[in-house]
Amino acid sequence: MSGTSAALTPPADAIRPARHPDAPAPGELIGAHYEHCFGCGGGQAHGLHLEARAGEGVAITAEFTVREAHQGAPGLAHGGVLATALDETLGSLNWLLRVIAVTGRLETDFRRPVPVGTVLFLEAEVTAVAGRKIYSTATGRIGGPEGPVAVRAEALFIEVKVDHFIENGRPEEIRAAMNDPDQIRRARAFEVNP
Ligand SMILES: CCCCCCCC/C=C\CCCCCCCC(=O)SCCNC(=O)CCNC(=O)[C@H](O)C(C)(C)COP(=O)(O)OP(=O)(O)OC[C@H]1O[C@@H](n2cnc3c(N)ncnc32)[C@H](O)[C@@H]1OP(=O)(O)O
Repeated sequence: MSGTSAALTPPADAIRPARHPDAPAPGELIGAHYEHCFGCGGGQAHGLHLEARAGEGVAITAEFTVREAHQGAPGLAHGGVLATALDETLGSLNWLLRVIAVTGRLETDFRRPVPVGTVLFLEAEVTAVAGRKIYSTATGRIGGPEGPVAVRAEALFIEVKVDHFIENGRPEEIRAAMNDPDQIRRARAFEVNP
């Protein structure tokens, strides 16, 4: 059983998403947006270490290997971790639009259990944009990129300014991020929209 709430249906005046001219080329590996991100950062021992690649249009592919630290039931991935993998893949779409956006709503269908050791093959794409609202969808398949769908999600991301993080993040981490030239470069990569 699945369905989509009204909040995830784009309004009539929504437009098709536009790939930014400076978006990473199709096939290009997209680095972490933050070293300590639980979804993509290399600095989180038990994080997902999700690796995303730019696709065609406003689409992304990603892979995530379920490890022992990600269990819910014995030998199976925790649903929240799978939702994180979907959320992170959807969040990576920011790089193609070159805007910063955060998850407002994430609806997830869990179709098949995902054992530890499984590689989850993820795909996500932006389907519509209405002002600051970005509508997107994602799937996670097992057994291969064409394998059966184990999880899928529909999401609404909301565009924010970098101030969203500066004003709301814990000061220690914000200070460290602002003193890290590499982090500033990554944050700027999103702020080139005219
Ligand atoms: C030097 C420092 C460097 C920092 C560098 C950082 C670089 C970072 C780069 C990239 C980051 C990417 C990170 C990806 C990570 C994966 C994604 C996540 O997990 S993100 C975390 C989870 N999400 C949140 O924590 C959001 C918490 N929520 C909020 O902060 C607010 O609610 C926010 C910003 C989402 C919206 O608040 P408003 O005050 O700005 O705007 P309003 O007016 O409320 O909403 C705008 C429109 O959106 C609709 N909307 C908002 N939330 C909705 C919802 N949940 N469902 C339906 N509609 C919603 C509203 O109805 C409104 O629509 P109408 O314009 O009136 O048509």
